[in-house]
Amino acid sequence: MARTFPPLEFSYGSREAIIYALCAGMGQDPLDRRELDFVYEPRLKLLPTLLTAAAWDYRFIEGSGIDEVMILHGAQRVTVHAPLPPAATVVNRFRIADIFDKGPGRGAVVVAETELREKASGRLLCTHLWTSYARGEGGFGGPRGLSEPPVTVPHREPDAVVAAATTTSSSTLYRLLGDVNPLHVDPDVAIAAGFPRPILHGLCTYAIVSRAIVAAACGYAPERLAMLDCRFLAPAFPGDSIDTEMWVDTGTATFRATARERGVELARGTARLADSAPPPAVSAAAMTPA
Ligand SMILES: CCCCCCC[C@@H](O)CC(=O)SCCNC(=O)CCNC(=O)[C@H](O)C(C)(C)COP(=O)(O)OP(=O)(O)OC[C@H]1O[C@@H](n2cnc3c(N)ncnc32)[C@H](O)[C@@H]1OP(=O)(O)O
Repeated sequence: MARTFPPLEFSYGSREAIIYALCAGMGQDPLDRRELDFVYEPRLKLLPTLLTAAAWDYRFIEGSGIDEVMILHGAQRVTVHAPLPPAATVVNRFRIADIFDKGPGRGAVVVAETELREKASGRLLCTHLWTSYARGEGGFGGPRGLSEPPVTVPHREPDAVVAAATTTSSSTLYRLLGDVNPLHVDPDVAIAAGFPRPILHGLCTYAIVSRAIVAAACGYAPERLAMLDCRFLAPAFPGDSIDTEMWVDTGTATFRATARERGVELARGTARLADSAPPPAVSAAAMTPA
């Protein structure tokens, strides 16, 4: 907890923004002009969660004693403070906020907070909360922390469903943005971690949810997404079709992402929307790429 980490710097521009939007499932329908805005330079819009891709930081694992093969991404929250510039160098300050002990034979939950500022202006762009779940590392004698179940979704039909087709090479594409964890591409590492094959980056699922919320709850206005909080419930595999169902209310959206073919719930969470008036819900059929 007392360990300090020197700030990290990274730069991004349209290339990173477009790869991120492609990983999020955008641009799959070549006739959809609203999505073209996120994958085509002349009128580029940026997904507000883009910086999660380059800002990953595993330095805390080195020397911690945690078996890095066994660590999974448990949850992610991005709070947006300012719209992302089209290109920037960003300074990322990282600290460990909490470590919880879920008991012998269970996991350790490591919560890290990062603050991301534009280098040139010093302006705070966003804060990220990263929750990692280190399987098998419980029982070290730390506090258990609150028992925080995932959010529940309303008992009614969703207001919108957004489909994203991942491909068997989605992880290979996503890692070009910075997160080179071999768990997502190397079958031997995946098997050592207890999976039959490489799993998708949690943050790629997060990108997919982010795109779904921006599309259907924000009417493709990325500046309306103020906060996105997502809990990862089960691993996604590259090639899964991921459906994000959402329930939109004034200023908020609750969502659930499911791997359609396997019928497995992958993630759940909430988004805060900047405007009070939600846009009209988009029907599932209208949002599902042909
Ligand atoms: C700084 C950034 C570092 C990022 C490191 C990650 C690097 C990435 O490259 C790796 C990835 O992307 S991995 C892919 C994405 N993530 C996943 O696929 C994980 C999916 N989730 C799971 O498998 C299980 O929920 C699982 C395994 C997470 C938990 O399942 P169970 O073992 O069944 O545990 P469960 O019984 O549900 O809970 C045990 C106790 O832990 C608490 N808890 C679980 N998930 C939590 C979470 N996300 N946040 C906070 N607390 C959490 C539970 O509440 C429970 O606590 P208690 O017993 O006190 O109630």
